Amino acid sequence: MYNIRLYNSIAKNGIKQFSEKYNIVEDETEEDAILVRSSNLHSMVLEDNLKAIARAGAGTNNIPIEKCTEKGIAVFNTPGANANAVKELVMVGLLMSARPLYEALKWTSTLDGRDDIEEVVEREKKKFKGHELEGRNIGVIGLGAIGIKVANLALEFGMNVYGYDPFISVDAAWNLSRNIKRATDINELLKNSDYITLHLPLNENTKHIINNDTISQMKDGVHILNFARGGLVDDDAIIENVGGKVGSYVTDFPNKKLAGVNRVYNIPHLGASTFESEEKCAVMAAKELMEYLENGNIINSVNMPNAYMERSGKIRIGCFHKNVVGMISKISDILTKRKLNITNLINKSRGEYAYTLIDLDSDGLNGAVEELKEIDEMIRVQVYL
Ligand SMILES: NC(=O)c1ccc[n+]([C@@H]2O[C@H](COP(=O)([O-])OP(=O)(O)OC[C@H]3O[C@@H](n4cnc5c(N)ncnc54)[C@H](O)[C@@H]3O)[C@@H](O)[C@H]2O)c1
Ligand SMILES: O=C(O)[C@H](O)COP(=O)(O)O
Repeated sequence: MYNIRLYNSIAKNGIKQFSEKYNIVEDETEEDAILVRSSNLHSMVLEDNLKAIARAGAGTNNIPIEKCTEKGIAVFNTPGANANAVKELVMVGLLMSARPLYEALKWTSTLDGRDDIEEVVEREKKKFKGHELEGRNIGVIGLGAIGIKVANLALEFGMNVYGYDPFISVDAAWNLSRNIKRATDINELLKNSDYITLHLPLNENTKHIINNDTISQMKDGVHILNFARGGLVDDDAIIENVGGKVGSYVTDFPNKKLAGVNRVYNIPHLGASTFESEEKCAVMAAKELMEYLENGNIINSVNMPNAYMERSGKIRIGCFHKNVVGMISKISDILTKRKLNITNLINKSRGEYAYTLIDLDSDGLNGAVEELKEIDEMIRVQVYL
């Protein structure tokens, strides 16, 4: 039996994926794995029994990744599963900054109960004139699952699209329309864009990527959209510039400083909040956890190398270790000494770490696991029956 602890409410269809071998709990328990959305896990104690954390979503900055890696805890996310939901809301944000929809709706609601609404509307609508998106320039920072969809859709609006992503993946590049202009440095994008939309992760290199300095390079009246993470933007710089240099700031990450600021549109983190996206994320996360807990296969991990091998033999061992010379021979010496025949093996690395998955044609392990754990560079050994 495996214990899965849920943080946040997780879509029912995701939970339904777990077979009868799983016990799903919401309270503290001896959990084998955690399924989480945006709850902050940075202060949690990582117990020895914890083997995996799956983020039903994209951003993993709420998870202590480095500490997990040091303990051999696999962290997963669900790449692309909520990208369509976010893309659609970004389009709302874009239209909200081009046309004063928010102000207009607020004003219209004040007319409640009046008999002359039709006349007042026709007389006063000139206060809410906006711009068209066609022909305007948009800069997309981060061309991953979401950025690509936003960039491609902006082309459909007739916009000129600039994209910036120094780490763009080959897959992403294939999916990007060739009508998107690739900015080779961020300044090129900043100085040309009427709209700037952020779709990159928050980390120590990207924190406050939008600040007083970068804003000073932007066009007057630029509209900034942030559906990625609050920390990417220096809120003080926004407050200083909004209504002047910055036409508006649409953010999915409200906070005390930004609440109530004119021309700051605060959306309560709704990017991924659609029935469809919550379900896709939860189902994908549940499958990743089951594949890892039952077979040691790693799919969509953000801290371990991806590794997948069909089951063969009778027993499987998964070894997470430092990526150093001689590990495979140390592992195989221990198995050979006990005459344990390897039927299949894969070894995958990711930076300083590596993962070796071994299938054995044997009924027992004769103390091999204990000895494997004693190898200095070994971080975790897991047996799959
Ligand atoms: N508002 C929401 O509800 C919501 C939903 C999903 C994701 N997000 C946020 O959006 C981010 C992007 O999501 P995604 O699914 O597209 O992720 P992704 O991993 O598919 O794409 C991120 C892209 O950012 C690029 N990147 C990294 N550092 C960069 C830098 N310094 N400059 C430019 N590009 C850089 C990467 O190369 C990658 O292509 C997530 O990290 C998450 O924080 C928010
Ligand atoms: O990174 C993400 O996937 C989004 O921020 C969505 O977060 P949520 O699952 O808490 O809505």
